[in-house]
Amino acid sequence: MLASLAQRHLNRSFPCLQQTTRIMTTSTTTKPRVLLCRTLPPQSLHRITTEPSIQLIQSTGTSREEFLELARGVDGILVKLTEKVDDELLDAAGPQLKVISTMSVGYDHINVPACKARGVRLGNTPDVLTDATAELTIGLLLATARRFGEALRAPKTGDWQAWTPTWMCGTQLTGKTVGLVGFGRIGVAVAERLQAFKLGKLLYASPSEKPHAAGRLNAVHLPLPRLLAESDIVIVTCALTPETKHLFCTATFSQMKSTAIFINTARGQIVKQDDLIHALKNGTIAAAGLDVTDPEPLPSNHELLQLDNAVVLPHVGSATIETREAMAHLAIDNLLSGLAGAKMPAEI
Ligand SMILES: O=C(O)C(=O)CO
Repeated sequence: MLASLAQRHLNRSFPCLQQTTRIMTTSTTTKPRVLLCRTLPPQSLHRITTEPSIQLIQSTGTSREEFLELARGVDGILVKLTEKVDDELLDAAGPQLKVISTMSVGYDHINVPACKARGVRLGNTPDVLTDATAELTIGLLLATARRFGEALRAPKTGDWQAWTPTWMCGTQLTGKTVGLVGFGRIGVAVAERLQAFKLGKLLYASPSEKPHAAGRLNAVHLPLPRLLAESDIVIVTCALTPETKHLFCTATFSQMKSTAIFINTARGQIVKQDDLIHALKNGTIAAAGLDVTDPEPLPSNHELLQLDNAVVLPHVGSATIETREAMAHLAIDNLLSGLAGAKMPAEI
């Protein structure tokens, strides 16, 4: 009854929500109200829509205006990395807001100090996406080094030539020096998988040394300029922070080998994209494999997508059904624990 009243109120004051919003509840106002940003994978969606302890509001549109309107008066919000959590959203929600849970390990879309200042608890989803992202990173590295983009196109466009000694030749990983920028969970998981490729050297740059993982993986800590100068392959796995924003720009690309391959599966804004395009066009570096861009989605006529030496994926690092379910379940666990005032499994 209350739910239908609330839905009627929303429909009256915000008619465009009629098609895109569902309030899912069976009972009273004493239950905390939770805003779910759009959808979740099937099992976790079933779990949250049947969770008896909450009153669920689900947005299915992508408009910010709608999201702000739906956030009004809620106690918890489950977001994705696509929703900016800033003062505007926190103001729209109001002072009763207790918890924001993001279905992502990265939280550069969240203004953490603003949430802390209002006593809003935050959860994210580390660990559960490490393997999927590391696997994708290796796949993207191979796709870039062995020119999968061009090779996949050739049979379809009639450009498949008779076998010749040099056609469609790429670069082999054997004996190469790989430099990892960022040596956290995902960087280490990538390094573990790289052990299979008979590399020459494994280098890493990170704010602090990680002697345990580095010792196990035979990885050497170097300052970034030396890592860039020595690496045949540079792989970015660090978080986007004020320190890493636009870390890769003309100055850094020009410290790399002209044969270098650059891989980024972290965040698009770690790279000054125009500088990367310039570096790929003028031969400052050889090729790039990107699972992340700035912006996302990248417009389909974007210059980066015209370059043969750029392999661009649409941010699919964690995109396996197992991992997406695990991320969503962890995000729900964080949300429910935060609402209950209990310890959250992964609190930022
Ligand atoms: O969880 C994250 O931060 C992601 O980028 C998902 O792929």
